[in-house]
Amino acid sequence: MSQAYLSIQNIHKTFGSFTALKEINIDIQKNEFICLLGPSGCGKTTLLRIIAGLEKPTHGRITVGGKDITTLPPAKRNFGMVFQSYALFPNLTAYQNVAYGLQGRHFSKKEIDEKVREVLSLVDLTHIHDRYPSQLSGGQQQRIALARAIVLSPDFLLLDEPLSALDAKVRVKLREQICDLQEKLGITTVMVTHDQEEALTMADRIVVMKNAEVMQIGSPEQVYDEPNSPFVADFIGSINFLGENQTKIAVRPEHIRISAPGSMQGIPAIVKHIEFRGAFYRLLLQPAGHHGGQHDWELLTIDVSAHVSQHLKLTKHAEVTIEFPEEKLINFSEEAVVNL
Ligand SMILES: Nc1ncnc2c1ncn2[C@@H]1O[C@H](COP(=O)(O)OP(=O)(O)OP(=O)(O)O)[C@@H](O)[C@H]1O
Repeated sequence: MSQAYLSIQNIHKTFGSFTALKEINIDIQKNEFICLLGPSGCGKTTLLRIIAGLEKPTHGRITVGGKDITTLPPAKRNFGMVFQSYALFPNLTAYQNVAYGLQGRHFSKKEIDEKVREVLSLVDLTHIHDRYPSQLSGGQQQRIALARAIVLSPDFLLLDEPLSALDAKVRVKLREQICDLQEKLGITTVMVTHDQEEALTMADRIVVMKNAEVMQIGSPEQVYDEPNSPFVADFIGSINFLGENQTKIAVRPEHIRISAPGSMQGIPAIVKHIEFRGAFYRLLLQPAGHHGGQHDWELLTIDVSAHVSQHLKLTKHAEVTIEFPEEKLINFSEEAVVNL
């Protein structure tokens, strides 16, 4: 890999006796879209604020393009930022909100006008440029916030849960728009989210955090298919842990094979619960009678397509046979299990 563009080196942060970040190291490439993902309180926002210069690390270094910015105030770091709560000026129009940051920066009126029109067109909002924030939907306000963040052509973009205040449909649409924009501008981006679906669909690489530490860094496929710990497996997507009193082997619900009772050399099970999920059915299965071996489990979650469900006539109490494909089993090291 080439030298990192945005480099987070041994960043440590304590608030009194509380440790919010423990020796964080992340190398981010130019034009990369990184998501910081983890449960509430794991330190994501603190890390983003340290990158922005809004919070000082207890120790550690941040460099951008090889230049140490650790002690630079926010105004001297060339970044754009978008928050969950739009943070637009209510008394300024959409156009004026975007133009605000350009004023007093030695741009001519004409240059300001050109830049504002350009970014408003990038976020597809030229037609509502003269509206005030209260006259805009949540999604539109967030697109204005995005336009405002990119109008100064920043070196990098920081997004703090930018989609969490929006309703589901708007969120999905804006996800795509943010990704398109990020790709078009080729801007290095760090986004904080606690939403695994958001991270999986948007990020080039995901940084999974837990209790002030980085647990795993990898592409969405890597963290989903090859989680390095039971925590990551469980936090991203659904997972079944197999084995009594231990969690060393796991399998995703969509990877378990299901067929009619007695139809193959598998494990007999009974459908305890069936849930329609639109594109698929989610089943909860219980083993039928005792079966020994390493694949002990009490209840198993399996996802099956509507087609398979209809074919097997799956209903509550139905008998089925299941198999765990060897190549789809996830094995964790002893060390990873201890760290759960
Ligand atoms: N200024 C502060 N003083 C004391 N503790 C703080 C301060 N800022 C953050 N913390 C603590 O540090 C921990 C990490 O907070 P942070 O906001 O980074 O978490 P997060 O992962 O972004 O969580 P969330 O998703 O809930 O926003 C939390 O336990 C929080 O209470």
